Amino acid sequence: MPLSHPTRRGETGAVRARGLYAITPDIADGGLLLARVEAALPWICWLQYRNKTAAPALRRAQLDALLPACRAHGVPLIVNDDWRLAADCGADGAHLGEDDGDLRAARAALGPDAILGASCYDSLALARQAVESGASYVAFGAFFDTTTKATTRRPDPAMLGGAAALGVPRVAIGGITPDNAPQLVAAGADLVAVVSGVFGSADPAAAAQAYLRAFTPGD
Ligand SMILES: Cc1ncc(COP(=O)(O)OP(=O)(O)O)c(N)n1
Ligand SMILES: Cc1ncsc1CCOP(=O)(O)O
Ligand SMILES: [Mg+2]
Repeated sequence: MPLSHPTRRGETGAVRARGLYAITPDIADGGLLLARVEAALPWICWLQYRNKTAAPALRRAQLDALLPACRAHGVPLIVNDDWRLAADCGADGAHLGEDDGDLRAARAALGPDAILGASCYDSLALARQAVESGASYVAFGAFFDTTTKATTRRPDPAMLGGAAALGVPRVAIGGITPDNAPQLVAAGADLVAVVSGVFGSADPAAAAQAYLRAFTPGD
C-alpha cells in the first residue's frame, strides 16, 4: 500500500491526504479510460473525473464505470466542474473553478463529508475565501507550462507554504512531472494533481509510481 493511499480525517474532521491526485484526460472510449485508470489506481490518493468534451450522458456513463473501481481501491472520486453530477452519481466530491458555481451551494448539497475542491490559481485571497465557503482543499496553478489547459496565472511555489495556515490540503497543478514535483512538495504541496504525466504515459502505473518518489525523498 503506497503512503499516499489513505484519505484520513483528523480530529477536526478535516480531510488529510498526501500523494498523487490523478485527473482523467478527455477519452471518449469508456473501456480504454477504465483500463488506464485501473492501472493507476493502486498508486493514487484521489481521482478526479475531468472530461471537457463529453456529452452529459457519456460523462455519467464513464462515472458509473469508474466509481466501483475507485471504491475497490478506496480512492475517492471527485467530479470536475459539476457538483450536481457528483451528487447524482454518488461520487465523493466535486472540484469547482471560478466559473463552476458556488462553493456554499455545493457544500450544502453534497454534505459535510464530501471532498470539495476549489481552484485558487495564484491567489491566497481566493484560497481564504474558498475555505470560508466550505472548500475542503485548495488548488494552485498552473505552476509550469502545460498543453492540457490554456492557463494564464502562474503562482510562485512559495504560495503553497503561505497557504499552510488555512489548515486544508494544498494541491499543486499544471505541468507537473516527476522531476519538478519535489520542489512543489518541499514548498508545501500535500498533493500533486496530474493529467498528462500519468494518463499520457504508455504505462500509467509506472508513471504514477514515479510521482510518489517526490513524497519519500531519499528512496
Ligand atoms: C485539482 C484541480 N485544480 C485545478 C483545476 C482547474 O479547474 P478550473 O479552473 O475550473 O479549470 P477546468 O479544469 O475546469 O478546465 C482542476 N480541474 N483540478
Ligand atoms: C486542469 C488544469 N488546471 C490548471 S493546469 C491544468 C492541467 C494540468 O494538466 P497536466 O498535468 O497535463 O499539465
Ligand atoms: Mg472547472
